[in-house]
Amino acid sequence: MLVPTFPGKLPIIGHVHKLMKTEKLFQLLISIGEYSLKAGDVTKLYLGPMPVYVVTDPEDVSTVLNKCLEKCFVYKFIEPMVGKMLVAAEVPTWKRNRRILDLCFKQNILDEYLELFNSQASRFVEGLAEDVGKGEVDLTEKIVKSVLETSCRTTLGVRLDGKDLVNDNYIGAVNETLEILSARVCKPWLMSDYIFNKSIYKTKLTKALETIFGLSEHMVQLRKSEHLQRLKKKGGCNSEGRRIQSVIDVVLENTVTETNSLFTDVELRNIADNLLLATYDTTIYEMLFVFICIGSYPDVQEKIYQEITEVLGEDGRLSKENISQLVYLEAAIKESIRLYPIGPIVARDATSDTKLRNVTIPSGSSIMVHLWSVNRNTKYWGFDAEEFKPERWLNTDTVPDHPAAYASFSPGRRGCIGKTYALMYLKATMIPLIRKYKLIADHKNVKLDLKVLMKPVSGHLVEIEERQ
Ligand code: HEM
Repeated sequence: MLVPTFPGKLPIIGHVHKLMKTEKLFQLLISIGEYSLKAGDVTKLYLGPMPVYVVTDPEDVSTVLNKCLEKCFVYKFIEPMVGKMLVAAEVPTWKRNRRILDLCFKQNILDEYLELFNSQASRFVEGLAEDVGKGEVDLTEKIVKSVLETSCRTTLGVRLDGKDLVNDNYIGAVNETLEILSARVCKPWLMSDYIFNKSIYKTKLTKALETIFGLSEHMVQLRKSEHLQRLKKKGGCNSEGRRIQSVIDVVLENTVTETNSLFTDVELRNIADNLLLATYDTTIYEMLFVFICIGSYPDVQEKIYQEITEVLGEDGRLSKENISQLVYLEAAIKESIRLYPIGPIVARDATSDTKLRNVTIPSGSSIMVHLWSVNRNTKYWGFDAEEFKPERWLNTDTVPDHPAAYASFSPGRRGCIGKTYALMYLKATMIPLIRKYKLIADHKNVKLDLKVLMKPVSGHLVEIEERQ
């Protein structure tokens, strides 16, 4: 039996829950990471009476995220929206479903999305015309619309020229749901089901979820009946004509026969909503962080512009042939996401004693993997880890060897399934944007807040100027 073998006393940071009500939660989280980096090893803090172990070294991160697959209790708060199918699933269900979902994110399927990404990007950039020369503007609303529409199409399947799936009512419902779910995590008294179910939040959540489920239920039914028709006709074409192969299409193909279905309709809807939730805030705010970072460095922007012009010419679009040639653009996007990982921490429960480099974490403990600090660990990223330097990605000597050192998409087995999707979509968006406009921002002035995910406090952050 493994006995915990802590070398000396673990540094104890303090009692977090007392500070949770204040807006200082994000600063506290950062100082926890800084403290842990300085200590150079696993540290410990208290969440109320509960000890939590903090991990910032990629070697330990890799062990934790490959060995401790059970998520901690806070994930249960997203269950009303997404059930227990993937992000919030227990390990046996997650293993089965992840194998199926992995089929939906194979490169040949993602390549089919490029045409959609390009056209969504062009629409987004056209919509920015009214913001040009207006000083600092808040682009969040426009980003939300574009990301959500794209995500609904790739998840639920819509013709390329089909009508928009997303309207203001739907966007409002998603925002309301996320606000309520994050309130449950940030306001300790709402963690109790009893108190929550009696609160106004519960009534609002039920109403918002009706709208969200309305869309996913309808689309899942449509895809399922098409799939069954195809099975009957043995490969007949879609009733709707040409459209992308969506996540739900691939799931149906691999789980539904004429006589059998692995998932119930509610589970299929949960899978769809899980994908939408996982894409939503992550991609929206990472896109904003990319704009802000790139807008802070005119020289970086100029290099991206030059590269786009050289690789794609005056009006070429992103394709599976040219995507890997946009190395500088990719470096700038990855560097922005390194400095601003939208999920600055992930949490896991140790279901058995977990032996790390110098410490064994006892079974039953909670572990905080501090992705923000892993990304800024000078031992791996060098003395300039805090600086925005896309160039570091272009030289094998300045990119850490350890695969877990770049942690924004969460290393390990429950890591992000949509990493390649997100990078492709961000690249597609940057191309028409940088061709037409210059962005002006200063990422060092952005104040950050923690609402489950990390977001800027204020939205007016970027100026847009016409490129001459
Ligand atoms: C730049 C944007 C994104 C970032 C930074 C990001 C980051 C992450 C992180 C940190 C996790 C781990 C969460 C945890 O352990 O609690 C995660 C999981 C996940 N992400 Fe992403 N994500 C992004 C975009 C996307 C997109 C576009 C999709 C889908 C198209 C997606 C789908 C998922 C799913 C399904 C999971 C759960 C995987 C599992 O439990 O097996 N993500 N993501």
